[in-house]
Amino acid sequence: MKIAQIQSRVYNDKKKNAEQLKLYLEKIKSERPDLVMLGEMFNCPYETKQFPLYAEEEGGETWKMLSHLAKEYGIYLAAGSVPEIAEGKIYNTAYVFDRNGKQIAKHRKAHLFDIQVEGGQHFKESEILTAGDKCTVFSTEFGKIGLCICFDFRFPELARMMVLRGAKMILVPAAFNMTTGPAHWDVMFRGRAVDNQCFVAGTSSARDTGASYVAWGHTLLVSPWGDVIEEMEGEEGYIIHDVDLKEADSIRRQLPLLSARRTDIYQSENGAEF
Ligand SMILES: O=C(O)CCC(=O)C(=O)O
Repeated sequence: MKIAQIQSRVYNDKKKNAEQLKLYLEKIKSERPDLVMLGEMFNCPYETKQFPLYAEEEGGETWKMLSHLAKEYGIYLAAGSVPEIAEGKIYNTAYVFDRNGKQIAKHRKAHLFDIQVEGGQHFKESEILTAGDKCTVFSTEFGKIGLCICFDFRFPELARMMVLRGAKMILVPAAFNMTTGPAHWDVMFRGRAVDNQCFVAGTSSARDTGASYVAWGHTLLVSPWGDVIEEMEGEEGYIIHDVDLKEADSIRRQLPLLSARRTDIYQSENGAEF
């Protein structure tokens, strides 16, 4: 499976973000990607007050454009995330379209990003956003793929659940920042890949030092062995790689971690499983 990860800039103008996406798809089409992945909030500045202004319903203008592009280019399009409005609530939502433009997955960010790092990054998504409540895995001809959004990936339980549901790769549209990026981005992606023996793809927007939230960038792809296949820095651009999801099975056979789990002892004192 050839996966392309686009680390694009986020403009204030939704149309400009759409135009930019089309230019990238045109640019990479000769490399024949199977799956193209975008970053978190790829068409909306990452600021809580902007989310309601950019939000659209499922099936809205942006959704239609994404579905159309997936079909036009014959690709799976894991379209980063966008602000979604449904019944008056706003979600941080990731859609995936198949090669015919049909929506095959939808993940609403389940863990909202509320942090206050002393002397560093502050953010409170829960001021505006409602959390989703699902673990998301979808099927392709290459194998099953899990999907979550940025802060979701900090919770190993969710990644493990996707893997228990068959995921051989996990896609994470994300936007770490200049505080938590250098501290945790690489170790988190490599750690999840090693624990779950699966590919992980983290795709960020490009770094814009003029933005109110400065993204770390560092779009990366990690193998089931924990090797960083490629990692960008903050620049605009893309990476593209051929991966064989069967490699996850091979690593799981050679180093049988998932089958050696002792779920009988993974309980807290009151008996609750985690
Ligand atoms: O977990 C982090 O450090 C960053 C998370 C984030 O930026 C997000 O969830 O959007």
